[in-house]
Amino acid sequence: MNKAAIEARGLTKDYGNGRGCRSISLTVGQGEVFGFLGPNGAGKSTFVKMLVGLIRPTGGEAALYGHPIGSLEARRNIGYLPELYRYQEWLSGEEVLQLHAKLCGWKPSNTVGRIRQLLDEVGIGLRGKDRVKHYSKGMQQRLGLACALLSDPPLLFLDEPSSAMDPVGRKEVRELVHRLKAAGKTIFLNSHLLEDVEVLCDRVALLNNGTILQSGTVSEVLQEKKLWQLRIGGFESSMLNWLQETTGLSLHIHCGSGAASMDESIWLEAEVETEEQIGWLNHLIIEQGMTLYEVKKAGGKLDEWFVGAVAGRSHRGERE
Ligand SMILES: Nc1ncnc2c1ncn2[C@@H]1O[C@H](COP(=O)(O)OP(=O)(O)OP(=O)(O)O)[C@@H](O)[C@H]1O
Repeated sequence: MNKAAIEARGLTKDYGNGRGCRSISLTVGQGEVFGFLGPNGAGKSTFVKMLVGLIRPTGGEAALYGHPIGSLEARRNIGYLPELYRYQEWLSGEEVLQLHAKLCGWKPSNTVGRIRQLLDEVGIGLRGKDRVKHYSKGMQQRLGLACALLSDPPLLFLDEPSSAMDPVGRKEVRELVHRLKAAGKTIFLNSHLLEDVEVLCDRVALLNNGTILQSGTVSEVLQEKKLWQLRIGGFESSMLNWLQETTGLSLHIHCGSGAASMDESIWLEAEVETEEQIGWLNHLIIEQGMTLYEVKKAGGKLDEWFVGAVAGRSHRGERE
């Protein structure tokens, strides 16, 4: 049987001020993309730093592919993009990667092709000979991604991998994670970009005050409910009951920003279990002579879950 990529049992880090991580247990299977979420100061980076062997736990234990964290065998399997990255600014991007390759024990002659390919992959192929001090923050983060990917490890820890990037860069990182996932990599992703997490992650855990509040697949934490919004013209209020009775769905007129626009269309919000139900609803609306202008999945559900789950709990940053 395959060993879990990550297995943590009661992993704890007490910085001596009551902060850190408290008794975290979780398992991440090989090939999974796992989203690790939580407000600022929740303990996400602390947990990752223990797993990659940068800081020593004060309690509990963990293993990567069955090897104790911190051991050479465990570290051989990982690539790590830290949240606060900083590379030798007097070196070029290529030289930083050559240095990392040397630390991996590779011969320089074997690295040239791999380094070029990686720089292209992370979108700085044309700037590989420029010094890091001339890189923007986003470019340095791209270089950090290349360092994490260099040895082609099966397990990647990416701590806020696109935090310094513009929207195009964020999209590229999302696509990169998709490609890595398709290639069978295991990815442990710390991110505040919940839309990305929703699309990329198989499972998520929500950390607050150093402990896990909730975990599960994205659909489990969202209770398998999916919210859709439909912009409809020629809608009569009597239609609402009829549509609800015919489809058995919970529907309501959405009074958000797009409620009644100039063309007198309305936004209808529908909570559905399957995409077939939305197809059926669209069909009925058109059949009844209404005009369907737009159909979209409502965003921000993971945001709502995050805010709802954390709300009311003491925030680590505010706690004594
Ligand atoms: N070396 C340290 N010594 C003392 N306290 C620390 C140390 N490093 C982190 N902490 C505290 O531990 C808690 C968790 O910090 P951590 O950086 O792991 O949070 P995080 O969830 O990654 O936050 P963010 O989303 O802001 O990056 C915070 O309250 C932080 O102040």
